[in-house]
Amino acid sequence: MPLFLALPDGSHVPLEKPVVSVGSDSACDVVLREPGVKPSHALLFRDARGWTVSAASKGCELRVRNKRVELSPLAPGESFSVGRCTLTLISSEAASPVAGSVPEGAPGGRLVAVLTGFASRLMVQRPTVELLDEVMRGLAEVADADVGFLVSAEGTRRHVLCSTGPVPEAAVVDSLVDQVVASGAPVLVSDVAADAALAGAPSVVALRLTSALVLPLRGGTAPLSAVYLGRRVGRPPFSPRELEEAMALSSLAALLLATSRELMELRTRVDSLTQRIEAATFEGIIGESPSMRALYRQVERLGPTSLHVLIQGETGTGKEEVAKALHRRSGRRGRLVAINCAALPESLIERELFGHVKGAFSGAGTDRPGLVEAADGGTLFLDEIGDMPLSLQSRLLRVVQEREVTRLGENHPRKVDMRVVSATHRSLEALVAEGRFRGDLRYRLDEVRVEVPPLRERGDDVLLIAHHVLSREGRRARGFTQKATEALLGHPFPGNVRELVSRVRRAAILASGELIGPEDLELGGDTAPLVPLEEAREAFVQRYVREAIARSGGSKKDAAQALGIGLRSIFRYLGEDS
Ligand SMILES: Nc1ncnc2c1ncn2[C@@H]1O[C@H](COP(=O)(O)OP(=O)(O)OP(=O)(O)O)[C@@H](O)[C@H]1O
Repeated sequence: MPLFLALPDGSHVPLEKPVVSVGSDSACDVVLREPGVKPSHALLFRDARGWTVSAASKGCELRVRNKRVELSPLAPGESFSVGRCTLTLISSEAASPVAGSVPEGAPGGRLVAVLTGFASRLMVQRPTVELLDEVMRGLAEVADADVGFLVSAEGTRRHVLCSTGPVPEAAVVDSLVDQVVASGAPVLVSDVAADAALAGAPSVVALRLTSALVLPLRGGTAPLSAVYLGRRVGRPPFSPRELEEAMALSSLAALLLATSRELMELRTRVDSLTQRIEAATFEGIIGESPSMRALYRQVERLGPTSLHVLIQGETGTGKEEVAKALHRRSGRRGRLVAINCAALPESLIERELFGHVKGAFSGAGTDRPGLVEAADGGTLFLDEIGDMPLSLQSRLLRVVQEREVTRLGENHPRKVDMRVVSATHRSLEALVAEGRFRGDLRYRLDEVRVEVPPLRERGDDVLLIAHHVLSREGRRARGFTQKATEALLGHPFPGNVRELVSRVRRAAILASGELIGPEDLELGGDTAPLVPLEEAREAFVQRYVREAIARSGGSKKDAAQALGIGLRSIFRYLGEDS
């Protein structure tokens, strides 16, 4: 909301600049030619906490709430007096500014040039110490100072962080610096000779200054450090205008420093995550949860054996990645050859898998080996094995059992040495029970089983995978907000890793900021509505009973026994009549 300063003559001055000077001198922003008002009497300045009024020097009488003060915060509606004039801070949007009361706020060409160069230098990622040096030099440049240094004001010890030249110790342990650190307000000493108290300040003496400008450089709301700028004999004193420009620059610098610090922290977090991801990667699979570590151990153990492996897991959990890992760990010289049984029509699967000779069917112009032969010496990966057409299963059984394949249109078998790894998100036992899968083939393919856990059971692995995808795909975005992290950890991911990868990929490409939020991931607002507990419990029980039946090879009786309930209860839970 725009704020104004209401003057004794009833006019309103808009507070558009970070520092507004009040005094009888015509160089001031608010000129009050009244008895008791000194040439430079008070300064109004804005920082992260709002507006503050400060006496320009010790002899300037300033009153707030009828008490004499040197410095006081001002809320909208509050007044202060300089000499006999009372001025009020007002937030009325109806206040009509008096044109020309405040000199045009547009900074001069020099300030614009310095600001632009300064901002672009600061935006380059560098250690904070180097950025502080840039800030101090930029301020000295904009104020055209002979001397400039930055004093750390954190804790009680003061020390120079950077400077334009040598700084005597006396200038650091200084009353002006203390005053700025304690008040958070800038101090302008336009003419040392005119103020005996200031003329004796250790810094002024040690640096042989005629004019000094000390500004707070804030990080967040606490004063972080003080910027000391000075001019020597022969130079004009600092003006309120230069104070104003330096304050504008220091506010910008504080903002850039805070951003730079956040980025450095983010980079440190990303570096440590990158190291964690490296340590948590097994054959390209990312995860350090106990269930994934157990899976890696199993792959390591089974890899070199000749056992046929069935990989079971929900869709998108990474079954194909596990198949690749098993092949890499097998030490087999041949290739990994994959076929997705759900993606092809029956006739094509047959030709692809077993191959054919010339003339075996219309369009078979040449002899062609199938994928089984291509996998000789390697691994045949049968993805979505549950969708293998029943009519082809006996042919596949012969391949697995006899280790030989006969091309379509041929009648002499060829020997093959391959290991079969199959994957499914369905229960082969249930398919066998339903008569849609051969029991003997299932036993052959399922010599050992590897279960890939759903993503929602892998804890922080979600974050490791998300960061990995972001570092691979991210353009501007480098991390996730706290809310996005929580949303990722709370989302059930029915599509598992595939869903996570695609959400992060999309967000990484489309996000405009440094950090990805829950809305970029399309998480948060679109989760399923909560249902009453009783309803959720019933849905869970029904799902669990169905799973138990599937795992008992389709036998409701066995499932009832395993669950410790009667057969009637099974029917009741399923909502069927017994
Ligand atoms: N642990 C992991 N770390 C990193 N990326 C992974 C991980 N697991 C899976 N992915 C990636 O997720 C995607 C899906 O994985 P994959 O295709 O192996 O799943 P699937 O279980 O075989 O899926 P489907 O059931 O649909 O066949 C792929 O892009 C894969 O690279």
